[in-house]
Amino acid sequence: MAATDTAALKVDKSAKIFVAGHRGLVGSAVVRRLRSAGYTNIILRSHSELDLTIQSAVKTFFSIEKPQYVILAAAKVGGIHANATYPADFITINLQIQTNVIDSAYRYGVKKLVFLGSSCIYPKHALQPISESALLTGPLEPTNEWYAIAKIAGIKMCQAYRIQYKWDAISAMPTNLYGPNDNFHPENAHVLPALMRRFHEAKVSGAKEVVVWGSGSPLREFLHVDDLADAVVFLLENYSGLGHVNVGSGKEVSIKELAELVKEVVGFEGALVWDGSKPDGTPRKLMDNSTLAKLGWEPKISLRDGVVGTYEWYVKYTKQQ
Ligand SMILES: NC(=O)C1=CN([C@@H]2O[C@H](COP(=O)(O)OP(=O)(O)OC[C@H]3O[C@@H](n4cnc5c(N)ncnc54)[C@H](OP(=O)(O)O)[C@@H]3O)[C@@H](O)[C@H]2O)C=CC1
Ligand SMILES: C[C@H]1O[C@H](OP(=O)(O)OP(=O)(O)OC[C@H]2O[C@@H](n3cnc4c(=O)[nH]c(N)nc43)[C@H](O)[C@@H]2O)[C@@H](O)[C@@H](O)C1=O
Repeated sequence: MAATDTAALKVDKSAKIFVAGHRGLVGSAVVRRLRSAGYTNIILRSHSELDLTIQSAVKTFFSIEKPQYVILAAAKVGGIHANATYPADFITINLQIQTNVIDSAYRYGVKKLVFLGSSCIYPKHALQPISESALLTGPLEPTNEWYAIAKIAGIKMCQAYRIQYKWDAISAMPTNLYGPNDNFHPENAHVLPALMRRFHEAKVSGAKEVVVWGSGSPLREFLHVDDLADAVVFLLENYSGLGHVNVGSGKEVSIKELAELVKEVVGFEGALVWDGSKPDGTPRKLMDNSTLAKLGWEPKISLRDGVVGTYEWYVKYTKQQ
C-alpha cells in the first residue's frame, strides 16, 4: 500500500497479522488487544519456533506465511543493569531482529508494519517533556546507548523504506512499561517488576529490609502494557506517517515514590535501603505525548490500579515465589 501521512487505514479484521514476540510483556498484550478488537487471524511463532536473528529463517517464514500486517514486539529487552552489562547483545540482537523482519516484511508483501522503539532513544538531557523532534539532538544515556542506537536504526529503517519504496512502516516509542507477563528477573528486569518480586519475597521470608538501587531521585513515566497495546492497535488502524510517535502516560514519579507504592501494594512492612553504588541512569524521561493525543488516543489505567493488577497477576501466575 502507498504510504501517506494521513490517517485511517481500514484493517480487515480477518487479515493475517503476525505479532512477533507474543510471549513477552508487549506482544502478549497486543495479542489480547487484537483479539478483543475482533481480529481473528493472528499468527504467532515462539522464539524456539522462529529465531528472528536468522535472516534465512525469517525470509522462509514470510515467503510461506505472507502476513498482511506485522507488529514487531520481539527484541532483546532489559533494565538498566542488563543494558549496561550486555551491550553487544543489546545492539547486535536488536539490529538483527529488526533488520530481518522489516526487510522481509517489505519484500514479501506486508501492507503495514508497526515497529516498537523506546523512550531511551532520546538524548540523556533532552528538554522535558520530550517531543519526537528531540531525536538525535544530543548524547545518549551511556547505560543504554547500545540498545538506543539499535532502536534509532529501526526508526530510520522504517522511514527509509517509507521514502524509497512508499511502504507503510510506522514507529511507536513507548515509555517505561509494566504489567502481566513482565520479566521479574532479580538483576536483569526493569525497576517495577524487580521491586515487586523483591518486596514479595521479603514479605514471604519475613526480611526486615529491601535494597533499592541508586538514589531514588530519578523520575520515570510508567504506562500499563494494556494501554500501550491499545495505542499500538490504534496506530495500526489510524496512523500512517513518517514520524515516530511517543506513547506515554504523561505522568511521572520518582523511583522513591514508585518503591513506596510497590511496597504498599505488596504489603511489605520493612525498610528500604538505597544502594548508591548502582546507576541512576537518565535523571528524567517524561515524554510529550501530544502527537498521539491529537490523533485521539489517551491512556486509561492509573499507576496504582496497574500495580495492584500486576501484583495480583504475579501472585497467581509466577512460579518464582
Ligand atoms: N518493557 C518495557 O518497559 C519497554 C519495552 N519497549 C519495547 O517493546 C518491545 C517488547 O518489549 P517487551 O515485551 O518488554 O520484551 P520481552 O522481553 O517481554 O519480550 C520480548 C519477546 O521477544 C522475543 N524474542 C527475543 N529474541 C528473539 C529472537 N531472536 N527470535 C524470536 N523472538 C525473540 C522473546 O522471546 P524469548 O523470551 O523466548 O527470548 C519475547 O517473547 C521491544 O521492542 C521493546 O524495546 C519499549 C519501551 C519500554
Ligand atoms: C525502558 C527503559 O529501561 C531502561 O532504562 P531505565 O528507565 O533506567 O530502567 P530501569 O527500570 O532498569 O531503572 C529505572 C530506575 O530505577 C532504579 N532502580 C531501583 N531499583 C532497581 C532495581 O531493582 N532494578 C532496576 N532495573 N532498576 C532499579 C534504577 O537505578 C533506575 O534509576 C533501559 O533499559 C532503557 O533501554 C529502556 O528503554
